[in-house]
Amino acid sequence: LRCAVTELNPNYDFITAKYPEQQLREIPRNKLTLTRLLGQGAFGEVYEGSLKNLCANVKELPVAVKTLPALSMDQAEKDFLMEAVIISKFMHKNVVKCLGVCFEEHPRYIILELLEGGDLRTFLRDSRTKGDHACTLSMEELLKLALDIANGCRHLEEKHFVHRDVAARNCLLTSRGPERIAKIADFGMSRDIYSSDYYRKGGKAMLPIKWMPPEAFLDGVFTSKTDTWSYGVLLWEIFTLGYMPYPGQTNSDVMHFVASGGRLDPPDKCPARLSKIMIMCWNSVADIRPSFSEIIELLDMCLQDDEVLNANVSLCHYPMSDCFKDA
Ligand SMILES: C[C@@H](Oc1cc(-c2cccc(S(C)(=O)=O)c2)cnc1N)c1cc(F)ccc1N1NC=CN1
Repeated sequence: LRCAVTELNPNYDFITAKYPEQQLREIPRNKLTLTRLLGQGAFGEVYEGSLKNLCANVKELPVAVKTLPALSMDQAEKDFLMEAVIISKFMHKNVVKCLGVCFEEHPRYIILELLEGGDLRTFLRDSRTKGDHACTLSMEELLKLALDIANGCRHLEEKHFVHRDVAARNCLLTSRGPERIAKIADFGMSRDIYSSDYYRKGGKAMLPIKWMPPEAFLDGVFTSKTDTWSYGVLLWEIFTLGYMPYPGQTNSDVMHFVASGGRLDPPDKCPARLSKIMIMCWNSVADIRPSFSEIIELLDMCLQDDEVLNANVSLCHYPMSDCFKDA
């Protein structure tokens, strides 16, 4: 079953492709210092840390370290390693970099570049000003975030890699200031398809239903057009400043709603040119959804359009209480 599952998956040849991308680099553990806990990942804790003289001209490098608990099962070890292999295959400014691994002893570590702006969804929610529904970010800044992620997704699409979980929670920012760059930074869902117990992990409860197109949650079909659909939901997240999609609806409600043609409402006062992109991403026919190259062209047009740049995206088409409800 395992070989069948992996061979059936479109990402399979991506991983086995024999092109001379950077291989995994074993980092000596004594070069690494963990400083503080950042949060809980899918496997184990994630720490902020620093790496001593990784290379000549960099003395101390701030890093994020994903850890795998020492008592993990073999399959978890393989899955954990797989994520490092996947991330290491990409070299793009909008995809998080893997600096190396510590795999020779327990606990296993994956060492990632530290993106000090934290995750995109938290940033969007923090950028709301209390009460007056205004927002500290300009339309131009929001569009630039959207373009960063679209560029990262185009890189994955060019490599025929399906991410399967494009969402604001899986994107990180280099900083919270105006120079910020957004990157795709979590490959947990695409990693799990290599696990022989993918069906266990794929239980409906685990699937990001609100970011998935009908053919994915109904038939398990995943292509780059799956990522296009999810990207449309990410656009909606950006321009609602981090609302939970389909507020107040459960995953099961959403599956029925979307399968029968229902769609997210574009954000209030969202310029037509922008909401059109979202609607195109949510076409029920996967082939008609735009590629990431097309999405980038459409977003570039938005950046040239004063009607879009001068719009102020109203925050409040749902009672504020809903926007934090992770139903
Ligand atoms: C694995 C982890 O990676 C990172 C997190 C943070 C990071 C995450 C949160 C806050 C800060 S910060 C602003 O305190 O430096 C930095 C910074 N850089 C990373 N490379 C991550 C990647 C994602 F795509 C989404 C969430 C997380 N996590 N995992 C556990 C917590 N976040």
